[in-house]
Amino acid sequence: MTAKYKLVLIRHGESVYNQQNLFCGWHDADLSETGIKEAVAAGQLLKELNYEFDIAFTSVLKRAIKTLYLLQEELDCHWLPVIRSWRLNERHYGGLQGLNKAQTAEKYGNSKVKDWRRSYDIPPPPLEKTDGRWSGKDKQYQDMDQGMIPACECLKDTVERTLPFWYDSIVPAIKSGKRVLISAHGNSLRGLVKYLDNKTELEITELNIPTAMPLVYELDENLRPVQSYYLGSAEEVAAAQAKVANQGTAK
Ligand SMILES: O=C(O)[C@@H](CO)OP(=O)(O)O
Repeated sequence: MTAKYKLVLIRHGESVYNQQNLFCGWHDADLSETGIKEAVAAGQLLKELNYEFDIAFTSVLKRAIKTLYLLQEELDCHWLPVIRSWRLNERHYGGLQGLNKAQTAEKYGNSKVKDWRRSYDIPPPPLEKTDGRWSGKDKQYQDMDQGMIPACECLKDTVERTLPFWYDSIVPAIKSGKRVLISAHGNSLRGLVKYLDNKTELEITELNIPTAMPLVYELDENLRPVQSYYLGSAEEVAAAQAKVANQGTAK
């Protein structure tokens, strides 16, 4: 198989919720100071390696949008068309949103929290419409069919709402020869990686995507991966992945 297209995925830099180890989901957390630095460093790395893009896709959450902006800043390409969609949002963490991950593990056990965080089809507890955290009240979703707003999502639900956007918007861009950059989230990207790499439901439980490390997919003419790799040293990537995995462990 020979590679015809190159696609770059990036999870946003550290958010203030990541910093405090809180479940975030559709909560619109900002980047932390560290997250800003991570995004700038990722942009510099892409520049050093001569990456260029023709179009970018992101979610409607500011941590991904701002990460993309910082990459554009470093790459000097603010002219880039940017398409935002809720379909690239982080997985909706339902009633866990705003709770501390380590404390939740102390309360419910590490194994339950790992199921909520990394299983394919076990959803977190749902949010009620009356809850102050209900996403339907957020401005981003006012024009959206309110019946589509999730009360919570497992990874399977996330994949099911991300893939239509992949097929309808991202695939045509790649196939038309555009160099595509996607700035999204730990779990919306895990879903995409599961689809691209055809990973099993078991394999996906061990996949953790680090913040602001560009993940390159070289794709053949049918958009099947020829190879994929992070830009950055293998040790750095492994340490960052382990850090993400351990966030849901009781301290
Ligand atoms: O809280 C979240 O929304 C996600 C990403 O930060 O966390 P996790 O890695 O626990 O799935």
